[in-house]
This record gives sequence, C-alpha cells and structure tokens, in this order.
Amino acid sequence: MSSPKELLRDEGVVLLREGDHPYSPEEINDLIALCQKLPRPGGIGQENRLGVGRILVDPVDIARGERGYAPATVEAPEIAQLILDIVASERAMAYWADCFGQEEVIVRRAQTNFLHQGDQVGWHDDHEANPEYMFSIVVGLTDEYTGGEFLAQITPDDQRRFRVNRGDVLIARAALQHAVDVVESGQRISLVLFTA
Ligand SMILES: O=C(O)CCC(=O)C(=O)O
Ligand SMILES: [Fe+2]
Repeated sequence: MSSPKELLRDEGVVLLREGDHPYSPEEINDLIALCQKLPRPGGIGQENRLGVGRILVDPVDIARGERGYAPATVEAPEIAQLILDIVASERAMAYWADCFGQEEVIVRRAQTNFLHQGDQVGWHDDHEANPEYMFSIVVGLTDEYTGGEFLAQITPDDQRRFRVNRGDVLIARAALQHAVDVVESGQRISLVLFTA
C-alpha cells in the first residue's frame, strides 16, 4: 500500500479520510455551518454551473480575466475570516507543508463551491487561474447528493472518479486535469483552497 504522500507524488491526487487530514469532525461541522452562510454568485463560463462563495480572492486570476469577468470579491469578509481561521490554521498549514514536501504552504485563494442538481464544473487545471499554484485542497462538506464525483485525468488513458464525502479531503496537484461530474440530485458543497 502506498502512503498518501506517495500517491500524491505518483498520481497527483489523493483522497484523505477523517484521521488522515488535520480537520476534526467538530471543525468540519463548524466549516459547513459557516460556509452555508456565504452569499453565492455564479461561477465563470457556461461549462461551470455552480454557486461560488468567495473566502479569499487572488489578485491574479488569468482565466477570469481572459473570459472578461470583473475581479472576484469577498462579499462576507467576517464569515470568510472565521472559515480561514479553521481551514488555514497554523496547525493545518504545517500539516499540509509536511504532506506536500514544502517548507511553507500559503493559501492564495479559497472558495466554497455549491452544486445543485444539474450543476457541474468543466474540465480544467488550476494553473489556468494562476501557474504559481502548487496543490488544491478540496474539503467535502456534504453527503446528501448523487453524481458530482471529482474526475481526475491521471494520464491520457487513466481517468479516476472520487466521491468526496462530508469530512473527506481530496488533494490534487494544480497541473492535474480535473472536473466535477453533473450532480444528479441533492446538494454538493465543497471548500477549496488553492495553495502555493
Ligand atoms: O469542488 C470541487 O470538488 C473542485 C472544483 C474545482 O475544480 C475548482 O473549484 O477549481
Ligand atoms: Fe479546479
């Protein structure tokens, strides 16, 4: 069996369950309560049907600029800060630095993705927004949905599907091609950190 670190190095993606990541069940509960309170304007582009609650915006967002969208804004900064205090605590960031083999990990952008029935995220890699991103951290906040799997193109002929449940954390290398499949029913909520 490969360790999570080895899987991340070899395949560019790994799904971590409770106990294998730094967030306690209580922190996950607090995160979902806070994220639910965020205003949620739409995502960019026709292939991205979702609501996005902005928590931390990156002044560099190439994909957004190329598509002619105005810079993103954090609409509820007090709630956003409470979310960051949990998800990007010193302890959590030290954990991710060790996992990623970096001296330090910095959150450059953070958002909550809200996908309802019929919503999806089209194929992309996270370098399209900023080539400085190293890894994306996707925290699952809901169980009550069908469809909505995280799709990862590991190699041209190796595509994987990951179900990111409440309390799971998926890590993906920023250069990895990925998408979120159409949500068939229910609501899929995830908290995503883009790190460098
Ligand atoms: O919500 C997710 O599972 C990841 C969505 C995504 O790829 C992104 O926001 O860049
Ligand atoms: Fe992404």
